Amino acid sequence: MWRNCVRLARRGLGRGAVLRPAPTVSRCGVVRGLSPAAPCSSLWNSVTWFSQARQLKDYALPNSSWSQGMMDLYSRFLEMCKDGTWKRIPSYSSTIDHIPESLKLTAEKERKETRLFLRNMDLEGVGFEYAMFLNPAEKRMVCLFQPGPYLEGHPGFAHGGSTATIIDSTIGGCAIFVAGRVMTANLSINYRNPIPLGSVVLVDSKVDQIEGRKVFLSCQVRSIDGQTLHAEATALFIQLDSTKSLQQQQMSFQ
Ligand SMILES: CCCCCCCC/C=C\CCCCCCCC(=O)SCCNC(=O)CCNC(=O)[C@H](O)C(C)(C)COP(=O)(O)OP(=O)(O)OC[C@H]1O[C@@H](n2cnc3c(N)ncnc32)[C@H](O)[C@@H]1OP(=O)(O)O
Repeated sequence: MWRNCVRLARRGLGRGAVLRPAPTVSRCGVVRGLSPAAPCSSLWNSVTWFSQARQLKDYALPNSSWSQGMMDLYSRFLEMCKDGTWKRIPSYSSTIDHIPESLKLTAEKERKETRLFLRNMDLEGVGFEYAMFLNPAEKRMVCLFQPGPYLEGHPGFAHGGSTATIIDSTIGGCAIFVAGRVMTANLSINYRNPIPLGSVVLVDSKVDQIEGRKVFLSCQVRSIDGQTLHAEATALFIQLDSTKSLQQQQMSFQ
């Protein structure tokens, strides 16, 4: 099934939409109809969440805007999910949708018309095309990223703010895995080589140290052949009180 989808996807790349059997999401978030994905981790193994997930569009699945390089890298990581070392992370249009129903605060249960910044464009391929994979044992999150033409900074290259966004989200996803609700306190980026629009890069982040509520992480952004270092970053995330919403916490700051 997966091979058919890849062949269909390859044929469809650049020549309009590709008709593919719509993948379905099983109870534990395993995408059926695309590939033998990884068994789910306990973090995701909340039935409530997965039954809700069935109605959510997972944006981290291949679409006709993905280049051959993006498809190949995705297949490589999907292959590494088979023994459970890596887990594919679903990606929905709003941050709240990533939180299992059972872990949502009351204020978060009512859906609002907000969009995750990275998923704020409706057209495939023009903005952030990405898929994240988590390695729980290594406390490592990687993100396959293909910047679209609407992320331009210098002509033909990704805006530095779009690179900061994909780094913040990848590192943030990694921090969430080890510390739950977190916020970025500090993000420091060195830009080494510009990222051409339409190219594919690997954002590779890991947790370096945890001190109380402080989670220290680092990240490199490299070309898929590993030869070009585009950016490297360090970050500090602070764990939030998971029983209070951000608004409640801000009130306590005042
Ligand atoms: C399996 C996982 C799947 C995951 C889900 C799916 C994947 C991805 C899905 C969807 C993407 C989601 C992406 C999430 C990531 C996005 C994150 C953002 O963009 S966050 C927005 C930007 N950040 C802010 O707006 C924060 C604003 N700042 C604050 O709110 C506060 O300053 C806060 C909470 C950061 C800290 O405030 P306090 O009052 O709670 O804590 P205090 O006491 O001030 O600091 C605690 C300790 O940290 C140090 N600290 C704080 N800020 C520091 C800084 N900037 N530099 C150095 N140290 C700092 C302090 O010195 C203190 O250290 P001492 O305990 O005394 O040793």
